[in-house]
Amino acid sequence: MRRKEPAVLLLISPDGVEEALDCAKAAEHLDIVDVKKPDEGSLGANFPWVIREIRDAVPAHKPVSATVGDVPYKPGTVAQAALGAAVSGATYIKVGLYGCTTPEQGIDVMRAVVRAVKDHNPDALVVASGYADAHRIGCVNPLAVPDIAARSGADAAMLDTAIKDGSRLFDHVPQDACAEFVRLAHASGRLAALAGSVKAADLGPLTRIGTDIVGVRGAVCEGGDRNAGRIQPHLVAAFRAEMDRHAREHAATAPATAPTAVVG
Ligand SMILES: O=C[C@H](O)COP(=O)(O)O
Repeated sequence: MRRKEPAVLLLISPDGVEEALDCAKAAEHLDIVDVKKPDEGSLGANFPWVIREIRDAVPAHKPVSATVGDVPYKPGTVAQAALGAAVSGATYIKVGLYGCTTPEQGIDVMRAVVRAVKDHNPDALVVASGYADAHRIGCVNPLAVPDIAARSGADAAMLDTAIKDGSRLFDHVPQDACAEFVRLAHASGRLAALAGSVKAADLGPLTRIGTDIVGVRGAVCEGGDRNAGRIQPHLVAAFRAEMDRHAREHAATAPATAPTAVVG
């Protein structure tokens, strides 16, 4: 494991090999390439061969993440899918607990995923993802996700938005609630990852509350359009520069107690 400075990691989500190549051009500005298939949902799963191609396309020292989908409450099905992502070369495995309506269901799913993934690769990081706009889709409360991650043995708790209609993370989970999410994740030794139409303007608060990983797509796509726009290397660089600026400002004013983010 090697320490990354600054502590906030930037996760970028290309929708396929072509965009992953654009991420590779901006590799020095990002930390994790996150393979997903946005037309299958917010955390839509891509094909195993796409994960493999993207793994081959980005520099070997950059971790590749893969989303397993906006999953149903079917622990066996999801565990097998998660193993597929791990076998295909992803070392961050993200699961969207879309069909889980209670924390117990989320724990069932994530325990199965953790076992399937870690049996294959003990160093892989498993990410339990809830949805900031859970109230719109009827899934588990966002603030329950850190506990689901802790009790299942997952490595990180994440929030994204389920419905990509322009509403943003903080529209659904206000900053103080996101701060509580981060606090809960850290209290059990998990990483805290936040996403959901995050814009550069959100980076100040995200840095201040101690977010370990910021996930974006729309903000680094042409025209800010996560569907019609393509990921632009210069927008990735500009976003990273803004992250670094906030990290420096925060480091200059805050006591040095923030948890250390690590990347495998
Ligand atoms: O995991 C990160 C997501 O892909 C975020 O996408 P978005 O910034 O377009 O909401």
